[in-house]
Amino acid sequence: MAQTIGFIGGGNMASAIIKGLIQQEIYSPSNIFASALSERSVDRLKNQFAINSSQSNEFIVKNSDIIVLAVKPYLVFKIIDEIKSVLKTEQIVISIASGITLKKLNHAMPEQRVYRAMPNTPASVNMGMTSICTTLNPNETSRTLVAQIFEAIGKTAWIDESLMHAAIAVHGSSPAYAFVMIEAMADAAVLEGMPRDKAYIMAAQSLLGAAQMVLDSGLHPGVLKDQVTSPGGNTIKAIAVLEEDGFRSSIIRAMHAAAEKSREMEANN
Ligand SMILES: NC(=O)C1=CN([C@@H]2O[C@H](COP(=O)(O)OP(=O)(O)OC[C@H]3O[C@@H](n4cnc5c(N)ncnc54)[C@H](O)[C@@H]3O)[C@@H](O)[C@H]2O)C=CC1
Ligand SMILES: O=C(O)[C@@H]1CCC=N1
Repeated sequence: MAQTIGFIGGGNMASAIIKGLIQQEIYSPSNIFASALSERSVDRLKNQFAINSSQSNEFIVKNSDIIVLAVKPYLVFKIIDEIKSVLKTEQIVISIASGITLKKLNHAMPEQRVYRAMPNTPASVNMGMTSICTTLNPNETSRTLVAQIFEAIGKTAWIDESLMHAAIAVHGSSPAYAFVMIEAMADAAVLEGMPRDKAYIMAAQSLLGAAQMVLDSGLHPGVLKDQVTSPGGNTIKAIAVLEEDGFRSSIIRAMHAAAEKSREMEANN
């Protein structure tokens, strides 16, 4: 990919994407630009990735064919106002901010080809999941370019924008739920006497393996669960406690809360 890519906001999510793009050799560090608010963050980006980093958003826009808006949602339109005068018509802009609609993005940047994407931090280890939407024509050639960026660092799905709230809940935020689960599983193992360093690896590797089985086998997760739960065995004992404690409904309610927050942000931004 010969183009240059620039991130406005070089925080957690942008860094995860940058790491994935460099690892997969999609962009060389010299073709990646990123801005951050503080001099310290600018230095971190330079030292960590050897990319072109700057406190100037104008510098990023002037040097990038594709621009990724990776600041907190409340800053998105302030940033667009700031860079408007240097944005070129042919530039592609991807917003990864939650709760910022294509309608408002298109209105703020009527000349540019605008995309909305919801990635997640596992992009940093090339296991990301990104949902993408746009109001552009289905034949628009830049679609391929945008998809290629996220395909290089994981899986992608084109979705209708109305499904963005669900996408945020199911894969934007969900790495955090998994991290909490890994922490809790490791604590429980430590309680049983397992050394902590081993407990984290065991918990993480078993979740990773289970997720991989769902993807590779195409089997219903319930079937895979049944294969682990022998009659009268220890797994079914654990499942019974999880059900008693509302494990499933807790996850469903948590994800609904994430989606509701996304709707609220959409209404207020
Ligand atoms: N963290 C995550 O897992 C995900 C985040 N997102 C979205 O990505 C966006 C960024 O989130 P995070 O990376 O988590 O936030 P963050 O707080 O880690 O990063 C924000 C970055 O913006 C920079 N910044 C602040 N004001 C700026 C300005 N005026 N000009 C240039 N840069 C400025 C900060 O220096 C920082 O580097 C949000 O809109 C969020 O909704 C989307 C999917 C997942
Ligand atoms: O919680 C957040 O603000 C972002 C959006 C999706 C994941 N993290």
